Amino acid sequence: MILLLGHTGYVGSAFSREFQRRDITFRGISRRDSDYTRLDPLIDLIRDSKADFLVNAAGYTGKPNVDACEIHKSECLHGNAVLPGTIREACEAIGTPWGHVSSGCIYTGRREDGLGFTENDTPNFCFRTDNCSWYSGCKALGEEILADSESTYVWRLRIPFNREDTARNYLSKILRYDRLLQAENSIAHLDEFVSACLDCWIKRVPFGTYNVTNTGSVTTKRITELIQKHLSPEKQFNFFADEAEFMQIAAKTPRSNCVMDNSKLLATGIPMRNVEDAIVRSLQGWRTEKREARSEKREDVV
Ligand SMILES: NC(=O)C1=CN([C@@H]2O[C@H](COP(=O)(O)OP(=O)(O)OC[C@H]3O[C@@H](n4cnc5c(N)ncnc54)[C@H](OP(=O)(O)O)[C@@H]3O)[C@@H](O)[C@H]2O)C=CC1
Ligand SMILES: Cc1cn([C@H]2C[C@H](O)[C@@H](COP(=O)(O)OP(=O)(O)O[C@H]3O[C@@H](C)C(=O)[C@@H](O)[C@H]3O)O2)c(=O)[nH]c1=O
Repeated sequence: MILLLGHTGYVGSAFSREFQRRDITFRGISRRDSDYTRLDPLIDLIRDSKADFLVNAAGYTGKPNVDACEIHKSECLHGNAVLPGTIREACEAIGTPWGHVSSGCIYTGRREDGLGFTENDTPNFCFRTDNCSWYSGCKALGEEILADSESTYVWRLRIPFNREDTARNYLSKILRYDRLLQAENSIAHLDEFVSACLDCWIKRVPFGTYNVTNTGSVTTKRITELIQKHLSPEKQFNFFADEAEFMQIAAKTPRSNCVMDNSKLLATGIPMRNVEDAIVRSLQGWRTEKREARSEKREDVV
């Protein structure tokens, strides 16, 4: 049995769907049912449920985006830095292995040698480098708190997308924003991400940190070309002149745009598609809200 914290959220819902699809017994927990942010109730919850694994998909991201974390600093710090430490303490008290959804947004750019960041690279978009958003700083603190944790997976997600047209989907955002920031990023197909995370546990790959992004990187410009080719030929996109204009007009805090290396995950035998293939399949199977009821098959993954 797997305990899933934060099942009401965007990422947590994707875990729920994946557990259901694979017929895996799980229990989704919301703070409304049980306050898993407090140590003692969490210990009781893990013990009473007899869970053999726990997934933490809870955290504070800010709505509609990370700009909101600049205002809701306390919630962000609690959800992303304190909560992982509480879960660690509870899981260690019971001896329950677990996985934590982190973010690749603790890096910016590429490594000095031009390659993507690996799990061994020290974050360069965090409070220690003093150049980051409040959100990224808190996510990096969360990872520091788990750094020497045994029996823990730290799964780094980045800028999720899939074929479901929703406000949180990166492809939907690109379709809707008035103006776009030209950037290069490693990003992750949400359903592929949760499947890979679950496989880490099912296949008992070694505990540790994994960059769970699709292989390679993609620029905003390239995504707009793919949208024009596969979804919306008439669609026109406007770009900010540069990051300074983006910051002046559309953002309160800098974004992490970065390239990540997922070869540690691939070496375990868990596949991640090439990022362009994953985007194209999502666009080809694109579902707006009205069409969602039609089919539950994940045609953009298989
Ligand atoms: N969405 C994204 O773009 C990315 C998300 N992530 C990470 O994935 C995790 C989940 O994100 P996502 O699903 O998008 O977020 P959502 O806001 O959609 O869901 C998060 C859930 O976490 C629970 N929660 C627990 N503590 C807090 C808190 N202090 N503030 C707010 N919510 C809290 C809530 O569930 P309840 O109250 O029911 O218990 C909430 O529904 C986060 O850790 C985030 O950093 C990483 C990379 C990208
Ligand atoms: C606001 C805005 C953003 N962008 C760009 C900046 C960035 O490259 C990309 C995403 O920025 P947003 O502000 O939409 O989303 P943001 O909240 O920065 O998204 C992040 O959320 C947290 C939870 C994460 O962990 C990240 O992986 C990432 O998904 O879109 C535009 O092009 N135009 C805009 O008007």
